[in-house]
Amino acid sequence: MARGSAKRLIYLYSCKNNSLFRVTNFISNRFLHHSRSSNCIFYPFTPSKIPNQLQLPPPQLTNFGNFQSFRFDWFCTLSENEKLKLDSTESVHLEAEPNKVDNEVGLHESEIENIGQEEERLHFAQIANRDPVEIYKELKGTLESGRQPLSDWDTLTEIFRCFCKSAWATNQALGVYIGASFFPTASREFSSFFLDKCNADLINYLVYLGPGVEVDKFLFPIFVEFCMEKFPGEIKRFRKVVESADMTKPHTWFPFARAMKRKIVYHCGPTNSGKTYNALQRFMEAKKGVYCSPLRLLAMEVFDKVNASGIYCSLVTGQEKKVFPFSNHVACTVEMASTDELYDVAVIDEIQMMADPSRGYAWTRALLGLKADEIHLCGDPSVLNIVRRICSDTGDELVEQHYERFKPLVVEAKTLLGDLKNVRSGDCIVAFSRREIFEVKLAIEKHTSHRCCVIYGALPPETRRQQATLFNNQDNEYDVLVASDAVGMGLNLNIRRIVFYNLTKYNGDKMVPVAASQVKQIAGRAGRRGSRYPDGLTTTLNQEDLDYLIECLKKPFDEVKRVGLFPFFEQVELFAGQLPNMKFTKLLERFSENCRLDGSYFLCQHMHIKKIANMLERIDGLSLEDRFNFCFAPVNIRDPKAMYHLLRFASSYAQEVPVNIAMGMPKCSARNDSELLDLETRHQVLSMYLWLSNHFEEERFPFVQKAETMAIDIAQLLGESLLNVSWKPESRNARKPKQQEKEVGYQRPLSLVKLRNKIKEEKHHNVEKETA
Ligand SMILES: Nc1ncnc2c1ncn2[C@@H]1O[C@H](COP(=O)(O)OP(=O)(O)OP(=O)(O)O)[C@@H](O)[C@H]1O
Ligand SMILES: [Mg+2]
Repeated sequence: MARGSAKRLIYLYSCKNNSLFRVTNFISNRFLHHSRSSNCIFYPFTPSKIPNQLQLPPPQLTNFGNFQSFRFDWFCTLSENEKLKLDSTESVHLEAEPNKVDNEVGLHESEIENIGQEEERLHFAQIANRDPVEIYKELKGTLESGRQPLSDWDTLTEIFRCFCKSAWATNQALGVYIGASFFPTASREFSSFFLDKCNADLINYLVYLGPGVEVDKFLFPIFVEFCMEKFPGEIKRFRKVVESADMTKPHTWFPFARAMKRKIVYHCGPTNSGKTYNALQRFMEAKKGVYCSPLRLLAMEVFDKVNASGIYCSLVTGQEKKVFPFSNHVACTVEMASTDELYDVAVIDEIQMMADPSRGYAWTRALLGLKADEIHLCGDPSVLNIVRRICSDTGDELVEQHYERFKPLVVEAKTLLGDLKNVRSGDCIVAFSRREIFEVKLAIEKHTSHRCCVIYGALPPETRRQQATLFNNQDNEYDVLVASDAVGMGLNLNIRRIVFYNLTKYNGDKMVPVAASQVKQIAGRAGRRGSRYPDGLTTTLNQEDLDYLIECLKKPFDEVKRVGLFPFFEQVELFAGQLPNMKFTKLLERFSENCRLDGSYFLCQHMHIKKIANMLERIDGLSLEDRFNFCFAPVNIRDPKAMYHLLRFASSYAQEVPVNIAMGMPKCSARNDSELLDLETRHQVLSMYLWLSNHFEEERFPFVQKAETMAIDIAQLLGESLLNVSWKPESRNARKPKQQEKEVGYQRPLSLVKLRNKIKEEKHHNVEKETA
């Protein structure tokens, strides 16, 4: 190798025999120039961050012999275009010869770095290119380092202080199974070792580099050699932890489904294009079928429709099981879909929900695990590419059927001019909070002759259905619907026009614009084929929101790059085995830190689960499996009353006493908003009781029948209450208003334009403040 040319060391980590190798040859050197800035190292993988591009196609994998997982930092430095190019035209050609050390990596002429002429730089370049194993051996063999000037000493201390805190090094260390929690200890010990032993040459070089990434990259391989020798037990233990949180290759979790040759039919298209209709035709023709719905309400709708057509169909949701003895068809919520049963045809509706940050895992599980000869997916095109990828992993045949809307959706440019008096029969006003929904209902009923039905998330499906029916039927005065985004999925309503009250939504932290995909989904409720209004219209209340609506409707569907996953209990249990005595909440945290996923998947958000797990920590006597299952109970974690009841249910369960409902029935429908909120909560608690009875031993929940009756009665009371609403809505978590909220009372959230302007103004203000 030419003197002065850059030399790089490439490390691969063998997962099989737990050792580190250097790579001898690069067949394709051109990959290297992307890493010019780095000194030498590439490490295998970081458990939670394996980018897409590292999924090597199977034939190339064989080139790697023992090596199973890789991380190449330089991939991250490529631009999107370059990544694509690499993906499509090149695979990574590496050859590694275990145990044969040859650290010289030849570079292409054009990539030879001009190290410079100065003596000092050449000398330092030689040090930079030294074999870290040799350096480590040399350090080990040294009894004591020479004396260093005080100024150098300060720099060295700073260098090692930075190394111990380096996010880059912490991250890289994961690749060789030095966990983030152990890294500070390991790096501190390494610092003492190094400073005790290093010679003048090394010191000069480190001081020349100064604290920073470059020095971290020089030290890191020496640090690895040190750790391999010093902490083999810790590395082995962490490796086991990481391996037990391995969520790569989720298609292998379902060996029975993999043994089948499944045909996947993707019904791909916009809203109101007949996707679900066509999939349901196949479902009804099949000898045995399952329909997986995103919502209880939609499962109920299919259950009714299929039974009405003369085909026996059962209903299974988390809360209820209506099983007909001779039925071969079942409509269920996607979470309840059985991956044990064999079906001829399965339908997974709203497949784009695979990308949902919290619930996505349920769709992914259904797609990977359903044992059906034919699986029909209905959804927009956003997950088409990822489904193609998954099918090539699973070996299933994929057939794509593309759809167009029956009739185009027309945007009304006039808007409602900010005045709810302009609503008309068949309108559905969409607002994004319960409070706004009632404000709108009250305003419309006060200022016009229209009456309004309401649909929002906290209402039981039975009440939502009753409200939908009231709105759909023509023989009553309820001709306007006021709804939240709960109306957005799959439902067929007699809506002529969707009017967006606003296009901003509270995301739990601040007001943000509603996502374009959601706007499309909601607007798509207008003008359904077969409804009273087959020509769909959409508009906004305020003129200033119209542009955003148009922008959203025009926008093509974004391609989803990753879909959700969540571990099964068995995986969490395996992981827990590596970390005995750890509290469940902590365990979940550690799992999410250490789990390995490949590029097509993300770990679903589990705030909800963590919050329940945290609350249940104070209960003794629950097994790990019980805790895990309780965490999925359908409860509004922001409703303290509902959370209290969940805690009570879990306590009784842990004490092995029959779980009581311990909640009375209100005598009449709600007379004010707090009574309405109370009814909503009571229904939720009953729904939770029923859910628990379906997910735990039923005999521990002996009041199922009573809970069912109460739930029906409360849904009825809620329906009656909604007809009489004439009061101002309250917030569920009644609390003292914050200072700025005090005197203004309720205000309609800012329109999008106003919101944008406000953000701009604030930014401008902050800049001014900073520059002042
Ligand atoms: N071939 C058909 N014959 C009669 N009615 C149909 C036909 N195709 C669809 N429909 C009706 O058109 C309406 C919309 O169809 P469908 O629910 O299948 O749309 P979709 O594409 O699934 O929409 P979304 O994305 O909103 O779920 C439904 O009421 C459905 O019954
Ligand atoms: Mg549909």
